[in-house]
Amino acid sequence: MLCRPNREGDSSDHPPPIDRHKSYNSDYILPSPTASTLARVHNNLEEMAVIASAPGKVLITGGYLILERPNAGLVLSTNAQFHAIVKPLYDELRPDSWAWSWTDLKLTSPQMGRETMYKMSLKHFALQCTSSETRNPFVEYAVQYAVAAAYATFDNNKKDLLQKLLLQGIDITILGDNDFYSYRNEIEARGLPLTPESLASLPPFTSITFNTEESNGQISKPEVAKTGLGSSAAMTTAVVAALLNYLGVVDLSSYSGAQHQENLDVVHIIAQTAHCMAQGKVGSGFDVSSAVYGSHRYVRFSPQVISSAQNAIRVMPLEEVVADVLKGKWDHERTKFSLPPLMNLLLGEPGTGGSSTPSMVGAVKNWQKSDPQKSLDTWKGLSEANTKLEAQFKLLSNLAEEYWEIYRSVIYSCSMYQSEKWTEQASETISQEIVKALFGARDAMLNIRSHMKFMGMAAGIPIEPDSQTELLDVTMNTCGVLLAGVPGAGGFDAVFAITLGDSGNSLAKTWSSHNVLALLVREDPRGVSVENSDPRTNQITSGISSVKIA
Ligand SMILES: Nc1ncnc2c1ncn2[C@@H]1O[C@H](COP(=O)(O)OP(=O)(O)OP(=O)(O)O)[C@@H](O)[C@H]1O
Ligand SMILES: C[C@@](O)(CCOP(=O)(O)O)CC(=O)O
Repeated sequence: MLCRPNREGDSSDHPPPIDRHKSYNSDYILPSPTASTLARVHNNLEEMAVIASAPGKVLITGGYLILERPNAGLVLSTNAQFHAIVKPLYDELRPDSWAWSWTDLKLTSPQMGRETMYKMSLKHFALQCTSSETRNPFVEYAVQYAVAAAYATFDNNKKDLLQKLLLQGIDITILGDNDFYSYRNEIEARGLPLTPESLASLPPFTSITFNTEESNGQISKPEVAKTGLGSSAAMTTAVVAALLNYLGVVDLSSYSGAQHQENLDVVHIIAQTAHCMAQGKVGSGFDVSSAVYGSHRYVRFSPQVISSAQNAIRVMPLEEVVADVLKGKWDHERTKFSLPPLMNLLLGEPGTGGSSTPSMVGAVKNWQKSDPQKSLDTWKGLSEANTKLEAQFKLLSNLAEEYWEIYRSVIYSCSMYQSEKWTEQASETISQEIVKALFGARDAMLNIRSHMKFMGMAAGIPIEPDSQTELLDVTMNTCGVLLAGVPGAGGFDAVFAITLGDSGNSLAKTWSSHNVLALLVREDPRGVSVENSDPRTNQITSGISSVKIA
């Protein structure tokens, strides 16, 4: 429950009213500044802003299976990012604010045309909406857990500074890159062709299209027309990272070393916990993990580490729960994984408005209960195919490293042909080995697709519905396409393709002729980071330069 009524024992039992027109003069004398951001109370609001960005993801193998340890999934992070800008709401503290136990929180989402005001208790971190009925549970939990993490980790001296910083109010702005959303309707309304160039002509952070269609089947459409890149995880991670950095719990500005890894781990734990709380379920967590760490091979954490927090929250103060979660046994695995050289990730949006993952997972779980033997066989087959695809990628990466010139030449030759002509491109042993590995990867993907499709039919949900099967078959028969599939849980989200060399442009044309929009998004292995400037001021030309496909 987020908007809890005031509890007994909270000294200011009613949150003080916000007076946005009042100028707050302060006679506070601050302790001498420390390296921490906490010491920056009273500075210019813009100078105090912390901006963090976290990437969206594409799960290329491991959908559903990844929910159970020790099954692994390959997740690629992308250059589509959520950005969170955190700064104080007021430039000075009010003289009487030391007695307050509530502060103000303003949450702005310009793309959704939403602005929400909250009061936040500084005792138990409960949030009360004071201005609007539209809620954002992901951000609400992110704020509560990040602030609780600061209280849980700071000594008393730092807690005093923290309190002062929080009493300046928190102003959070959230922005999601266009790639997270479907702009097909806008493109059609503007009479533009369904091409990446048209997408690139949209201004950054264009307003989001809401799904209006009523669902008549079991699978409901999400609130916004999205592409399936994991908006909630990227958004939660960006907010947690920006806030933890703003409050001085972590310093994400140096990008290497053990300390940076430790900081990322703290961001991960808080973002993952907040995300699960907001979703009301414990998913596999690959989306939060890739939003924090970037592309990797992921094995999930044991769900108990979160479920014990979910239980404890009823009886323990949030600060203590968060302290325990931070000390918990996080046993997820993340190992290095990236696409072999000269291979690219492309996404094609078929225009069906996305799918709701939780209801798909529920249907698969019901099927597992109702037909344990068949579902076990399917999972075994899927797991083998996933492992085989991973092995072929690894083999191709090794071949690239060992025989770079031959590898480069084979990949570029194959990139110009449909797969049926690839064997002709290999004349000697090493090239033949490379082409064999390409076919190995294709076969593994075909196997994955057939098991996923079967699972969907058996569970009564559209994991690889016929319309996507048709699209994926066309895609896999296009020049230079290594493989294609439905990412993650499947459904009607954008499909992915892995292309060779510069063949992405020809795939974008093929997709366009099938009424499928090639998105601008690409793989970018980087995870969460802090930025130097507001993304609205530095993205004017980025859409244009990213039109180049391959
Ligand atoms: N720019 C934005 N500002 C604020 N909230 C946003 C913004 N974009 C999306 N949201 C909110 O983020 C949430 C996304 O959650 P949802 O469950 O739909 O996505 P998801 O599970 O992460 O999906 P997917 O993996 O398919 O992208 C929704 O509540 C949506 O309203
Ligand atoms: C079905 C599942 O394995 C993957 C969901 O992936 P996506 O949100 O559709 O990208 C669920 C999960 O891993 O939490």
